[in-house]
Amino acid sequence: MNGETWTSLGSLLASLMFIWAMFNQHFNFVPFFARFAHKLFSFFNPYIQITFHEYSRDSFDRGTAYVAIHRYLSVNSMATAKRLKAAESVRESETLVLSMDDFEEMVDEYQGIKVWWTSRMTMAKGQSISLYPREDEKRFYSLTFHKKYRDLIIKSYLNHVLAEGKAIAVRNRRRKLFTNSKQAESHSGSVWSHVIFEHPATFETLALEPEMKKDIMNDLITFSKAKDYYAKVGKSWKRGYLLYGPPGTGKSTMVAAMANLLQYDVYDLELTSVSNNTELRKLLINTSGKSIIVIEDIDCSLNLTGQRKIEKNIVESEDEKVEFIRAVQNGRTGSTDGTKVTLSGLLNFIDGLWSACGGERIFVFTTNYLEKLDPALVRRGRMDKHIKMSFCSFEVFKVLSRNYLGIESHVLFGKIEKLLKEANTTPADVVENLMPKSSRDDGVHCLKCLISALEDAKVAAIAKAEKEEKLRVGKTGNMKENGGGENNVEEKTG
Ligand SMILES: Nc1ncnc2c1ncn2[C@@H]1O[C@H](COP(=O)(O)OP(=O)(O)OP(=O)(O)O)[C@@H](O)[C@H]1O
Ligand SMILES: [Mg+2]
Repeated sequence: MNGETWTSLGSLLASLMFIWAMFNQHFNFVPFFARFAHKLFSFFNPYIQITFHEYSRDSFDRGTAYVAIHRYLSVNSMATAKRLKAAESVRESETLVLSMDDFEEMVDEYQGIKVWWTSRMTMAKGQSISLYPREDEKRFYSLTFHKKYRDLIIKSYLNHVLAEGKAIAVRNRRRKLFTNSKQAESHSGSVWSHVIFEHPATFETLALEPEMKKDIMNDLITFSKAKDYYAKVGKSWKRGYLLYGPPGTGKSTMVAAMANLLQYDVYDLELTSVSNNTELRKLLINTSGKSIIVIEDIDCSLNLTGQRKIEKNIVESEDEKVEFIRAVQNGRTGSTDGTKVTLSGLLNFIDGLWSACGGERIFVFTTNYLEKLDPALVRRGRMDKHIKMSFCSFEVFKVLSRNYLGIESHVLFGKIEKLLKEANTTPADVVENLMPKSSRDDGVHCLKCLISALEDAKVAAIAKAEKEEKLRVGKTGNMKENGGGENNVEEKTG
């Protein structure tokens, strides 16, 4: 006899005694018999029952435990339950979501131990029967298990169910792309506004050197599983990536691929619309865990060239003096006035005390000019991993050809390999040529278009190199005539 049967039998006997007492008009004995029956069966019943209600008495929100259990049981009951409930999914990709029907039972096994879950519902007495779900329907799940497993179930199994339920929620949720806009704040009062994040880029479609791709993916996955490690070493659970390289080399695409790999939300932080450090902090504490906070083109968002010195009013060279005066005019000096976002504000944003709230965050900065950034901003520990996105190599081209044309090898590949070495071409340029311009363009036609574009790029690159060489020779000639060093020329021409 299983746990559920025991419990049902106890309730049945208590009810019978209650009816019997009513018929016998022994009203004074009614509570006594009911209590007695309950006690009797509790004594002999070796099973324990725990109930999880959808709503608690003092809350209008669905209980988080109930919701997690609901998800866990929906996934696990699909193979075994005889009666399932179907509901339409909020996600467009799936049409129906199945879950355990009311009063259905499911047997679960944990470390070789059997437990019984039942989906139940109670209704307020004296109401008419309705076909539609009513507000007074109270749903709950009950879990029944043998009392000798009490410790294991309470300390381990329930945590397992809740963690699994949360993990299912993370897998199924529609991820969001947030942005900070003043307009959204004035409308909704929220500092971030969002849309559903549906970027199709993945590491599968991202064209990178194979070793580099493997390394980045391993790094991300290791990070996402390292909660205990970060707690042990006393570090907040976050990681910084700096993606740098010429335009069109796939920096933004990589951010999307990262988010899709880890199933994180993306917060696209537009620094130029943040008025001061306080606002920056407010934005940070309003981000959730499991997210990527990205600041694109960080060099354009703030002038971070040696800004720390400017903030501290340390001016060493003439160039810095000019920059300092400009900064004063733009109100970028003095981190104490709190009127502008400053470098120290940004550093605090990345690794100050507040950044530890919520956990599991990745910061990504992208830039076309690494050398423009203040070393403090990009030092290891803050930006843990520096990733250089380069011009298109032959390996990268092969991935693009496979993705866009379905061609893995071709006689034209040899020519393309040679040309790619001779001209600096970005993956974005290659992609542009690999995309068919009309329905009549086949893969080979696209490869030929690419070859012709690469030949043009090569001619342009040679012409540019010749022009630069002429300029360089001209400068050296001038220097010799003036009898000065290179610095002199720089000062004069500058
Ligand atoms: N490595 C790559 N793999 C696949 N596609 C790429 C890659 N690099 C660029 N692309 C293609 O080129 C387009 C532009 O790339 P992306 O916006 O990621 O470049 P970026 O480095 O962020 O440029 P910018 O510095 O101008 O912001 C993308 O839409 C994508 O189709
Ligand atoms: Mg970009």
